[in-house]
Amino acid sequence: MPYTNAPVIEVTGLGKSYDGTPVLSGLDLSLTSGVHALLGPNGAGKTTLVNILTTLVPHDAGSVRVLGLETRTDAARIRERISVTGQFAAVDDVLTGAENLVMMGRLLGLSVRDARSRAAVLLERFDLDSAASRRVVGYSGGMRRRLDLAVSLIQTPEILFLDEPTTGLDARSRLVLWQQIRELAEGGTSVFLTTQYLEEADELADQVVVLDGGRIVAQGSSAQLKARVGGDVLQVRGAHGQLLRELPTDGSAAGVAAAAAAVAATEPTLRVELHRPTLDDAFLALTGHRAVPPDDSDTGQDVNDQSEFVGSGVAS
Ligand SMILES: Nc1ncnc2c1ncn2[C@@H]1O[C@H](COP(=O)(O)OP(=O)(O)OP(=O)(O)O)[C@@H](O)[C@H]1O
Repeated sequence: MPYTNAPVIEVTGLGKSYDGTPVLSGLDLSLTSGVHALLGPNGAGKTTLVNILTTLVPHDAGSVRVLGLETRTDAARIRERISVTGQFAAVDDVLTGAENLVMMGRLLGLSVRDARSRAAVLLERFDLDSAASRRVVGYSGGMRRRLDLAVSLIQTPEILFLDEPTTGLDARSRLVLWQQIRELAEGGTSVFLTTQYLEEADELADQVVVLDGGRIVAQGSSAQLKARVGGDVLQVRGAHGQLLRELPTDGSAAGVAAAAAAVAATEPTLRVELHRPTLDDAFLALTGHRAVPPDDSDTGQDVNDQSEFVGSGVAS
């Protein structure tokens, strides 16, 4: 699919309330092909926006067009051209990984032979070939999520929506998913992903949309968002690494050298470090608070992912 400049997602004046409480207010968004990250803390309205864009939930006000089609009137045609993977894997536990993929292929109209060959390709791509003939009930959380994404790619969608694809995943599954998202994008599929991980938006997205309290508070490339936060900062640290102060610089060699020279003139033994603004800093500057990571991000580990299979219910 060629990239074009026509918007793949176009939202004007979008409003959505639940029980009279506004969840999204006056949202305007125009996105062309590419990888887009919707970044926001818990409860910002990310899932609600994805549900509206994927025609699962109706909106109250404004207009929403996906691939040039109105979500209110063209839901069926939109659904034929997109795929969605939610926060919780929607695969059948009693079937094996391969059976899940073949079943979905058959439901989408592939012959048995084509469904099997597509399943084999996807199992390999998602690093699941060795688990193909095991029941999903014995898969780890990361394996389920990879299978879920594989199922959503039986047919190549024009837009893939991913709602927090890596929340709670172990590092290995996260890297596999990131790699697959990059390859899909290179093949021309647009990706719209929600995330609470600033690193994920930074890694993957051409454009980052920052949502806070149901409103878009910033939009741009991660470099542009970082630039809005200001230049590099020279951190001055004490003997035990503690941060003593921060000196703003313009990031140039001369600017950094001048700031370091000013420290050296009076306190030559202190350490200095150049700190580049991260997306996390950008979030703080744009919203006034830090993005709160998910509870499980302390370890970055899915507890089920200590090993590839959990429990003893693995059958082939
Ligand atoms: N079906 C619903 N009925 C009532 N309130 C809802 C419903 N769905 C979402 N909400 C509320 O809307 C707000 C936004 O929720 P949403 O799930 O869209 O946020 P989010 O950014 O995806 O958060 P998270 O990262 O926790 O998934 C929250 O206050 C939530 O409680």
